[in-house]
Amino acid sequence: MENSRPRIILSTAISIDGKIATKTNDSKLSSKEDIKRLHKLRSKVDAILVGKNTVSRDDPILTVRYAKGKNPIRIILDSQGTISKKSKILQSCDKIPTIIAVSKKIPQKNLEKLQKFPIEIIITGKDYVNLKLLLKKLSKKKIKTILVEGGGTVNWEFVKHKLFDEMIVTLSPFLVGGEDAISYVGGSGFSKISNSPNLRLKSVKRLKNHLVLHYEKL
Ligand SMILES: NC(=O)C1=CN([C@@H]2O[C@H](COP(=O)(O)OP(=O)(O)OC[C@H]3O[C@@H](n4cnc5c(N)ncnc54)[C@H](OP(=O)(O)O)[C@@H]3O)[C@@H](O)[C@H]2O)C=CC1
Ligand SMILES: Nc1nc(O)c(N)c(N[C@@H]2O[C@H](COP(=O)(O)O)[C@@H](O)[C@H]2O)n1
Repeated sequence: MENSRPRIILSTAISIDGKIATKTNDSKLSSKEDIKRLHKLRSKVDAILVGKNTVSRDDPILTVRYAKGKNPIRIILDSQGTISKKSKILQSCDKIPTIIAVSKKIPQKNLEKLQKFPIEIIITGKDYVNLKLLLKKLSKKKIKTILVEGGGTVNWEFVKHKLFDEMIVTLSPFLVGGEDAISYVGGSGFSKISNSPNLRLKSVKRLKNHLVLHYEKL
């Protein structure tokens, strides 16, 4: 398995209390310096992957703008193909290579909507994108490194299946609170600490009041 999937780096900014967005979806946790660091990292990977809620809530473009270098391929996990035609991702897909990963349960009208755009559509999984199969297919396309930029549900799927190699977390000096705020790792969670992937702290970088923690999975 190790060689049949790309190298995966999980990357997120979190508040001190482990949230990645407030209950009303404000997710601006990184500083300017941290965003520059992120864009430098983006320029070094083959692809960036996010979930469909991140696209609908943040309307990201996922490009390299605050560093020099190439734009990675964008990969969106969207089982039902619900991504908006007006999203920045679809509006810019003629310029930036884009893959939408959907499941076999995608409604025909959504598939037809996506087929009108110059994107690649990858179909895996019965009613939910099958991550392991998707990664295998991406590997065959010579995608060697993927930066996973959330959100919490997507992070959980990679953590649950231990499908990652590195994790970069920016600890931002904010307290968000609230049960409805999105946590760094969502899903159903582990029952025991011993189920957690084992991590080794490789480095800590201070960017004024922000700490960039870099872990590798053992
Ligand atoms: N601070 C930060 O660094 C960041 C913050 N965020 C914030 O996170 C929030 C969004 O997080 P969240 O709501 O958890 O949603 P996600 O962005 O993680 O998207 C989750 C959705 O992706 C789809 N999906 C399809 N296949 C898979 C799969 N195999 N594994 C996981 N997901 C899959 C599912 O919808 P379906 O079944 O319909 O396909 C699922 O509900 C936003 O508020 C955003 O602002 C996001 C990124 C970074
Ligand atoms: N590293 C990081 N810090 C934050 O504070 C963030 N909110 C995010 N969010 C991720 O970056 C995407 C936005 O990218 P663009 O500016 O549109 O290129 C957003 O959708 C999240 O994936 N990341």
